[in-house]
Amino acid sequence: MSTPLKVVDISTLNQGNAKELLDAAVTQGFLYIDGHDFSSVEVEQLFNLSSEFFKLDTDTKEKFPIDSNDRGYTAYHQEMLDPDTQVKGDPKEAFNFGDFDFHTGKIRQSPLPEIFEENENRRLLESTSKKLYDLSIALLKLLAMALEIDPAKGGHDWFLQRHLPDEESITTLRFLRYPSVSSLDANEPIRAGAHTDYGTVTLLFQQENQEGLELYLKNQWQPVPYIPSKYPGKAAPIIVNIADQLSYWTCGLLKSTMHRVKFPSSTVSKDRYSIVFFVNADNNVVLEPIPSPIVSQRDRKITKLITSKEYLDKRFAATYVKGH
Ligand SMILES: O=C(O)CCC(=O)C(=O)O
Ligand SMILES: [Fe+2]
Repeated sequence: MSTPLKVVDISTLNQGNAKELLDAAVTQGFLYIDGHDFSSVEVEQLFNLSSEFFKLDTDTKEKFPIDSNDRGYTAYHQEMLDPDTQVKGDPKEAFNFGDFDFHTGKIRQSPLPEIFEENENRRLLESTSKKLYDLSIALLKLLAMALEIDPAKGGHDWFLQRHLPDEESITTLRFLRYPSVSSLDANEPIRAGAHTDYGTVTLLFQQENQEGLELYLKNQWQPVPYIPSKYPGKAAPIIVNIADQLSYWTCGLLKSTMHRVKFPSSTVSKDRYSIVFFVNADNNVVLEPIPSPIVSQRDRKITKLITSKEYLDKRFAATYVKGH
């Protein structure tokens, strides 16, 4: 299957894949990561857990409404990712986990729906969260290498210092379900409106035969196909995208690319599930220019310094239809 995106193998971390990652981040803002640490069995278990949760009745799910830290359940039509053109919220539902201690992956958010409290499920959620955090830090380290961040200011650990394992942040693990078009209104082909993500980077699992993610590249919408890993037993390459904070931090060098979800015609009669990890800088981190010679050459400068949380609050206020 042809794909507009590069696959970067991160089974070892070196200058070579650091450059490849930066190149993809600058040109497309999206890429696939292979050579990660997730087995296909593990990711299948996660999707099974997600579908078991969404089968629960609405009253049970609505006992955990999304809060001001972006944690909890979002009902159909509650989030509107493209408020400029949408008249109704996205036809999807979601559950967000947050308030992690990434030393272990422990989820401090409480209460959680009972299904997520069951030992085996909690273990799976926490090991997944820890691995996704570690993966995001590895990616940010590669970017720091390629951006040649000043060693006196933090060097390869510059991003780690702003995404500490137990600092307050809005980093979120999200289960998403987009119901099939036949079970909803066929006049709603767009399942998630066009938007850019708000944080640093986003990591996404999508399943075979449940594609639907599209990117706006070269003035047209391009589907992101499912591709298998080249490593036996491993989950498909994880889709990674650059989000707004990282674009802001690099004075626009890294692209926070517009994307949306629209079912291809072959899959409209099936529900689609995706699992997303939104990485955000710690709440009080100021979005100042990265101390990189590559960034300081940019014409575009940052004119207003804001914190990570201030930026996120602004975006949430614009996109949640009710509550939050
Ligand atoms: O479900 C997907 O494939 C993408 C979801 C997404 O872009 C988002 O929630 O920000
Ligand atoms: Fe997104």
